[in-house]
Amino acid sequence: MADMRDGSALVEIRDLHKSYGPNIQVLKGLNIQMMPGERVVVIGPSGGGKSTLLRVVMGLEQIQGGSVRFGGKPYISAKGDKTVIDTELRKQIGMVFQHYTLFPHLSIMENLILAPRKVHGESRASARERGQKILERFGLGAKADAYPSQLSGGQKQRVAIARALMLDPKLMLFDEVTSALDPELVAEVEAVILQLAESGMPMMMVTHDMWFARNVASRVIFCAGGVVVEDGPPEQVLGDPREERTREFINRVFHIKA
Ligand SMILES: Nc1ncnc2c1ncn2[C@@H]1O[C@H](COP(=O)(O)OP(=O)(O)OP(=O)(O)O)[C@@H](O)[C@H]1O
Repeated sequence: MADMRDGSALVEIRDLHKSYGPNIQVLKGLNIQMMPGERVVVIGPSGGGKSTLLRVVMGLEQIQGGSVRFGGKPYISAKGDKTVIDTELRKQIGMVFQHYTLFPHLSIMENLILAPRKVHGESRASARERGQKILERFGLGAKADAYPSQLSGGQKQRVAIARALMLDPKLMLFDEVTSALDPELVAEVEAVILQLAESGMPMMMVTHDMWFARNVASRVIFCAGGVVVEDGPPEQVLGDPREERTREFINRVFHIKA
């Protein structure tokens, strides 16, 4: 594993505490350092805070303690009962959710170019050109003028990924992006993510698909009870699928209390 003391982490989460209201303590002093180029898959029991962790990194949540640094700079921190977020750094992170969040009244191309035009003031022509390239890369070149309702779930999720890439993120977050899809549509979305992984895009993702986790991850983090329980390469944390350890692992995930 890379040396964590040289300060070159892409994401550095320190002693992160996150609660919903006074009674639901989800993250209880979580620490993660993610190095540039890493592809981190976060796994763990249901309700253990995996989605919450991604939402915090995306700057969508208030936190009650700790901090997140991004690209070596202070990004999110708890100051008293306030959460301070550097919104410029947040623009460098893209996130795709379980349920596609495309605007139904806009064409695929309009969905893609909206944020670059609003956030970066990019010209329509330049954004359209980049949008078309990304759509083609994801096998959706002919869909630019279609509307989301005309696309399959797998196509919509590929567009959601394309849209996030339009802002040229330095980190991508994927939160169970295939779990709402019919099984036959999962592979096309996973293929797009694998393609991105191969291009060197750093990513942090939550997935319940262990085959995919094994294929995409350079590192697997097992979270339970609001902290990191295990952290290492996929073969270490997930075990060999042919070995007894895998059954042990599955038992552990489903029986550890979140
Ligand atoms: N907005 C919210 N308000 C109150 N409680 C919430 C909220 N979001 C999540 N929680 C609770 O926080 C806990 C962690 O939820 P989270 O979705 O982060 O877990 P998870 O590990 O991603 O679970 P799963 O694998 O089932 O998706 C759960 O008990 C959940 O009910």
